[in-house]
Amino acid sequence: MVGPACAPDRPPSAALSRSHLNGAALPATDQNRVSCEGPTDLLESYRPTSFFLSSPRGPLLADAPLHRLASVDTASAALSRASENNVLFGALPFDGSQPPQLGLGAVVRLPAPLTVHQEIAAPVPIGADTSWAWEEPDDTLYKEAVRAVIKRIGQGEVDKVVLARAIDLTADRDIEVGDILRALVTAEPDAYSFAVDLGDRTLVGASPELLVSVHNGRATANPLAGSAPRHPDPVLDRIQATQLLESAKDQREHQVVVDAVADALAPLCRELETPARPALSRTRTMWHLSSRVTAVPREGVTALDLARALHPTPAVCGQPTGAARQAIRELEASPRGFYSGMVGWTDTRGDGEWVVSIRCGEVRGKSLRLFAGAGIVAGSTPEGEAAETRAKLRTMLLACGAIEATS
Ligand SMILES: C=C(O[C@H]1C=CC=C(C(=O)O)[C@@H]1O)C(=O)O
Repeated sequence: MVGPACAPDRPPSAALSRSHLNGAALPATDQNRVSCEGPTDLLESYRPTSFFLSSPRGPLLADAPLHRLASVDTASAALSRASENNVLFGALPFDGSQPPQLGLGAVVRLPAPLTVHQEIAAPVPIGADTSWAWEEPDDTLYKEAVRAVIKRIGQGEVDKVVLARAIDLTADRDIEVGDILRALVTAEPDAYSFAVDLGDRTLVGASPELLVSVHNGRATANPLAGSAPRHPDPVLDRIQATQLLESAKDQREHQVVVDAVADALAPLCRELETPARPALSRTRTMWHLSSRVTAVPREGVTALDLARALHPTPAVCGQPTGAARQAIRELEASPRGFYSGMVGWTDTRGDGEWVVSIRCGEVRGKSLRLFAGAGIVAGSTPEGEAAETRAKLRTMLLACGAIEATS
């Protein structure tokens, strides 16, 4: 069970729909899906063993402990035998070096975006009383790896590689994942904030990137690639965005991902539509080039089927996939674990949402390992990519209070 505040399949309280759902009444059709009682919100029901994912469509919370299932096929088979209100939820790592973390059971889903109470939201970072020890990322090794990728691109071995780096932080007390989650939901209301119990550690983050969702018979993927850091000055911020939109290098980096997404969806879908050119999307720390790809899944194709066909897109791996994977194995200093995998859920109808697990970290006791990567293509520079990954790390550094918004 999720806890005293929320339980599936009973009508939601008026207090919840007014205070926590942006003042919007819950749609009548979804009223049997969730019940929350008392002056609390879904985040307050989060426990270290829970699975949580916020989304523009509404948050999902599950409290069944996740099981290490031998394979996603086992999990899919279990879902196909499950009763109607069951949902398969969890996380898949970047590669097969670790088993997936998946659970199956009843969940609480709210049918509108979560907004955190203003009075709760005000102090965004977690405990001002937590102090962090961490070393500023050393760019030297990362730049060396970027140079090695640029060389491989020049030699025609690969077109694009997403190269990641990690930094380690230590808190002076056990880290409260719920606090980081609340800070992320508050600071990144348009992102997919998540926390997944991995057994010995917890994956927590706020991804801006929807790998794929299926809803009302339509699939949507929202690949992001091509980035620029936000600027605190609004005029300079706009200039950064405009330059990104016009950058030939970033357009190339983006198009590689859109083409791969379309190719992966095509055999499983009909009526595939891709935009002619990318739009801009933003997080608190980054601008991105963004494309919304839509399609109609063929009969029997689930959100999880589509997510597996898509993963890893060149937004986290590269192109061609095999050569990019090889470069990642050889050149990255830290194993990725669940960073750049996927987090999400699929229900018995095949609906679901899977997001790319980026802008995240793994919490273990007092330790937090954060990850960020950047797509390297012809025209990339070691300095530019090092700066981009530093900027991406700020999402999590801000959320845990290790840096301040003005720094
Ligand atoms: C791999 C990451 O971002 C991806 C998503 C958006 C933009 C990206 C880029 O511009 O390189 C990356 O492909 C990350 O944040 O760790």
